[in-house]
Amino acid sequence: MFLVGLSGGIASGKSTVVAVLRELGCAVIDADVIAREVVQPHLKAYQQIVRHFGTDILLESGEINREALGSIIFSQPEKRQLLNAITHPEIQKEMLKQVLKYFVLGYRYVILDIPLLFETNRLTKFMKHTVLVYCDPQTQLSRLMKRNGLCQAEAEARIASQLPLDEKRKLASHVIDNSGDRESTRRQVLRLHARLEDSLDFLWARLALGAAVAGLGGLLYLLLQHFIS
Ligand SMILES: CC(C)(COP(=O)(O)OP(=O)(O)OC[C@H]1O[C@@H](n2cnc3c(N)ncnc32)[C@H](O)[C@@H]1O)[C@@H](O)C(=O)NCCC(=O)NCCS
Ligand SMILES: Nc1ncnc2c1ncn2[C@@H]1O[C@H](COP(=O)(O)OP(=O)(O)OP(=O)(O)O)[C@@H](O)[C@H]1O
Repeated sequence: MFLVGLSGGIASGKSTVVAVLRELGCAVIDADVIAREVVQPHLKAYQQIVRHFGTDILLESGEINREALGSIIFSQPEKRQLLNAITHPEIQKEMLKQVLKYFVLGYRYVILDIPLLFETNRLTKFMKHTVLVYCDPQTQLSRLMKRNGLCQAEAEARIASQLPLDEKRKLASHVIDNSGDRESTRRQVLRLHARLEDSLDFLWARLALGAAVAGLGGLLYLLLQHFIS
């Protein structure tokens, strides 16, 4: 089995690309979804967040007010680091569990959608391929402002909290440009999918080669025995 790391910038189109990959039957693990699960009330990360950020970031239901926490961490780098230090170990543990699940289910590869893949670059070494969902800066800004109802300054602060997409694209082994319309993106995803399907899984290839060599050796031995006796 091999891992494919998929990343991008905030609102660059990761979910849009992932939706097509899922439609094609791919196994995808979404770090943003897991990030929501690990901060459910009474879990370890939740308690640590409340201890460090106070009860002002809670909704009446007791759940985390994501909008309030977002306004804090996207404008204060040290608070962002603190939240990352609390949540990332929990997110990574859960991702590993899900990778194992897909391995047991027999998937040949799993796609990990990790927004901060290139920022926390120690994760990239586990990936056979890395895919960047790119879009040009102006498109990213306007899509983010529209989707989240943010003013320009707020949206720029969120974008600035991540490595620029132009830097990330140099680090990725495959780039999907989502600056155009959805149909253009879909065509690029279909090409990526074909490439992944063709991609050789070196572990299985080595095992198959080993089995073939052992089989041939055995056959040669039997033939030699037959002709000698
Ligand atoms: C700050 C929070 C509460 C805002 O929640 P909200 O529902 O508004 O946004 P959501 O979780 O859907 O994230 C949207 C996007 O914001 C960006 N983003 C989220 N967290 C971070 C971060 N710590 N640093 C930089 N960018 C981030 C990512 O591009 C992500 O795809 C939430 O994002 C969070 O808990 N972040 C910390 C965990 C984390 O790093 N998540 C990213 C995936 S590992
Ligand atoms: N090709 C496109 N054309 C027009 N709108 C698009 C296109 N791709 C994505 N969008 C819109 O842009 C916004 C961001 O896209 P999407 O949610 O896929 O990004 P994302 O990278 O998953 O975002 P985040 O990391 O912030 O959760 C959404 O409102 C989506 O509908």
